[in-house]
Amino acid sequence: MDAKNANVKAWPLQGLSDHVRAAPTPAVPRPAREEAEAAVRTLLAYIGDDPNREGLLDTPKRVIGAFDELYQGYRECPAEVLDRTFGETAGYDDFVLVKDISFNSHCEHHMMPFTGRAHIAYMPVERVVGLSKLGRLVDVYAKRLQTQEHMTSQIATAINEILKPRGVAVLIEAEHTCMAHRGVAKQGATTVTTHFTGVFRDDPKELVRFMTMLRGAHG
Ligand SMILES: Nc1nc2c(ncn2[C@@H]2O[C@H](COP(=O)(O)OP(=O)(O)OP(=O)(O)O)[C@@H](O)[C@H]2O)c(=O)[nH]1
Ligand SMILES: [Zn+2]
Repeated sequence: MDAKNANVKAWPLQGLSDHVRAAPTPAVPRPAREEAEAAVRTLLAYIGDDPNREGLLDTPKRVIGAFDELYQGYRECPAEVLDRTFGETAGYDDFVLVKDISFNSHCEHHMMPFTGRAHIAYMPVERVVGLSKLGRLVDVYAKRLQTQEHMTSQIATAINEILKPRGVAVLIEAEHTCMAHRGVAKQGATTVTTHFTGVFRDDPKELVRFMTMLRGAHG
């Protein structure tokens, strides 16, 4: 694609959902890093270990450093991720499918990891987005506390509102460690969630084509 034909800012801010338009506004003031590290020391004592033993002295600092990475999505804006589109598609008039986008997220109930793959298709109208941006969009939402259902619909809504395609299909399959490593302890159970808009919701033929490309002979 021709970089000269790239369009910066495909999206007017009006009419976008709050979660698409901007990074979330913190509902409570963000504690200082030292406070967060002190909270980790409290948890270490709670589980029955000694926060002052040598092996754990730097652990609070490491845990908060890891949190900064794992929850980076609270400081990122979905609209900005999708703000560059390309118009030179040489008459391409079918859907674009990116399969097997791996992600790691954390469930909002237990703060335990759930990991899996997102599959995203959209039917472009004139302009397409860089393929890597779909992976970046998945990460913006994955790197927050989530439910799989919420993340699925947020990804589809962001693509729908910004690119205004003829349809979006998002299918996510994931394993939840809170269900595999504790509680009911069912390892290998996979949860599948979907969100369809436009032609994927209204035209059964397009839905079948999407599922066939995902699972069928071309998969
Ligand atoms: N719908 C949905 N549920 C989730 C997700 N991640 C975790 N959960 C579930 O959230 C539920 C929380 O249930 P609670 O009864 O409040 O918590 P709990 O006592 O820890 O539940 P158990 O996991 O059954 O021990 C559990 O059933 C989890 O499996 C998700 O992404 N979507
Ligand atoms: Zn959970």
